[in-house]
Parts: sequence; C-alpha cells; structure tokens
Amino acid sequence: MALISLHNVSKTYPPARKGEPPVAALQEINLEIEAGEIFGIIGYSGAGKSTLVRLINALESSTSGTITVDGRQVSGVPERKLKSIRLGIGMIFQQFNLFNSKTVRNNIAYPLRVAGQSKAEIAARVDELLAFVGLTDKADSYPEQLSGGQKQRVGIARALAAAPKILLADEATSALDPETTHEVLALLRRANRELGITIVVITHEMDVIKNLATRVAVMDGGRIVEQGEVFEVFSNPRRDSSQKFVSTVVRGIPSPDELASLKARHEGRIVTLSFRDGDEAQAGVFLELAAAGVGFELIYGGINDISGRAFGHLTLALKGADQAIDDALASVGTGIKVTELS
Ligand SMILES: Nc1ncnc2c1ncn2[C@@H]1O[C@H](COP(=O)(O)OP(=O)(O)OP(=O)(O)O)[C@@H](O)[C@H]1O
Repeated sequence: MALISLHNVSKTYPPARKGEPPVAALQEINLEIEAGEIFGIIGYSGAGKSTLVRLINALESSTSGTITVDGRQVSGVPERKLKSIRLGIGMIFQQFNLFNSKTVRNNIAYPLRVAGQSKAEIAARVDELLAFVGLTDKADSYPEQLSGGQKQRVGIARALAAAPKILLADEATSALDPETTHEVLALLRRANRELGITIVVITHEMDVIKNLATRVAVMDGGRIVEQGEVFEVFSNPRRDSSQKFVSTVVRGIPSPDELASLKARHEGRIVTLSFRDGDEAQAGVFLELAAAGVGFELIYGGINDISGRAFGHLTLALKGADQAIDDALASVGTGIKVTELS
C-alpha cells in the first residue's frame, strides 16, 4: 500500500462574502505516493498545492474522499488521534519558520522537547542532526546570524528531529538564490537516500522538480491534470498547462518571441522534432528528409538530461514541395514526435 494515498478527495471552502459561490480548492484528487520516493507537486499560485499539504498533514479535513497516511485514515478522524499522525510528518517552509529567540540548537531540539525526551537524548540527537546538515559550528548562533541556506538547513534538521517517515517541503527553496537552492536540494536528496525518508515537494519552480523529484503531479484549478515519472512529464507533457510549465525549464523549445524571430529570419515550414533516449528513428530522420527531396536547416535546439536520461528538441526550417514535406513528416512522425509551428 502507498505511504500516502488520496482517493477522490475534494475540499471546498465557504465563500469569502455572502452571495459568492464556495471555493472549490481541490476537486477529485487521486494520488498515491510510495514509501521512499521524492514526489513533486507543481502548479501556479492558487492551484491548490498548500491545501493539499494541509490535508496530508491533517491540519485541515477534506470535504469528501479518503486520505490515508502510513496505513492510517486521516480524514474524518477525531483531533486526539491526529497528533501521532502529525508526529510522523516533518515540514519545511519557504520562510523557514524558525524561533528567532532560540539558538540553532534549541530550534532543532524543540520537537524533541515537545515529545518529552530526556535532556541527554535530546543533546545527542541534536548533535547528530547538526552534523548531518553541516551546522555543528553554528549550534549556538541565532537565526538572524545565519544565511537563508543555513536557516533552511536548520529547518530541515528540526523537521527530521523526531525521525518522521515523511517530509513535506512547501516552497522550501523559493526564497533562496540558485546556488543555495542547489545546496538545499542536495541535502534533501541525501536525507532521502541515507535516511529513507519520503519527501513531498510542493513548488512552483519547475527546476526544483527537475533536479529533485522522481515523480510529479501537475495541478491546475484544484485538479491534478497530469502525473507520472518526471522524465515522462518533461519529455512529453500531454496537457496545455503541463506544457506551459515544462517549456520554462526545458532546453530546445522556442518561446513565442523566439519563434516569431525565427520565422522572420527563415523561409519555409518550421517544425520541431522531439527526440527521447532510445528513439531508434532518430538517426534516420535526416536521411529520410533528404531522400524525400526536402531541404532542411537547423535553426533551434537543445538537449536535456533528467534522471540520467536524455531528450531534446530540434527545430528545422523545411524547404520543398508541400506534398513532399507532408509525406516526409508523416513518415518521420511514426518514430518521433513532430510538431509544426504555425
Ligand atoms: N482558508 C481558506 N478559505 C477560503 N479559500 C481558501 C482558503 N485556503 C485556500 N483557499 C482558496 O483555495 C484555492 C487554492 O489555494 P492554495 O493556497 O491551496 O493554492 P496554492 O497552489 O498553494 O497557491 P500558492 O502557491 O499561492 O500558495 C485558492 O483559490 C485559494 O484562494
């Protein structure tokens, strides 16, 4: 059974003002997150990501549907039973949410104190966590003396303190610069690999999903519009909203402005060929075009590497008789994806 499972989950909020319709924040969500994976949830602001997180960690209840976490039902359960479920879930946040009046050591110790551990147990565990996140020398510093990346490392240590099975990262790198983001992502990968913790990453940053997650769900308007292996969703997004996200980080797809400029500079019909690792037709494409008497010029392109697999997009300007181009594209299109850019 999946570690986190949502079945037909919906969440409706009452309207902000009388006479307005209720807010359907989540609609018919079906999601299974397996133990040990790093699962990404992506979507624009208002898509429902934070609501989904609040349902998973039992801070709010769903309007309908069932949610189970680590084999236990979360939906429709009395408050006193939710405490132990919440203890099994660590959280990190965009704004770190550290106690500014406590030292790094005491921030990390906080959940252990709440759980009633002894002083000696807490001291030993905090030392272990400080070493894990590389902040042993900052144990007695206060949050304001730390950089953003260091603050998030404290946040991660605190979230890991009670050895939860699940870590929810809600926009955890959105306030950080690219280099620091990289470091924090490396630490999360290490927590997943070395501690076996399941990580759910909520973000609007496609780059984070690309570099961290193994599977992803794309949310739009309270629904999951697409989900699958990151490589699959990135190399062949099936829905418009996923395509929009993916095109922001994938190399080789011209933006609308770039396409306009390409069209102004090149004659002929413009097509993008999308290749993926293992597409056998790749090598034959250019031979096929040449054999059909279609001239081509390479005008745009790029290769991406995700989860150790490659995919890419090459944009060509084609010259020749329309019929010859149509026939060649139909034939090429049986082996790889061809998109004509109009
Ligand atoms: N407590 C609430 N009461 C009423 N409406 C809410 C509440 N929380 C969220 N909403 C609405 O539910 C929808 C989804 O919001 P949610 O915060 O889950 O989206 P999000 O994808 O996390 O966005 P962001 O990235 O901006 O946090 C939005 O229309 C939001 O206005």
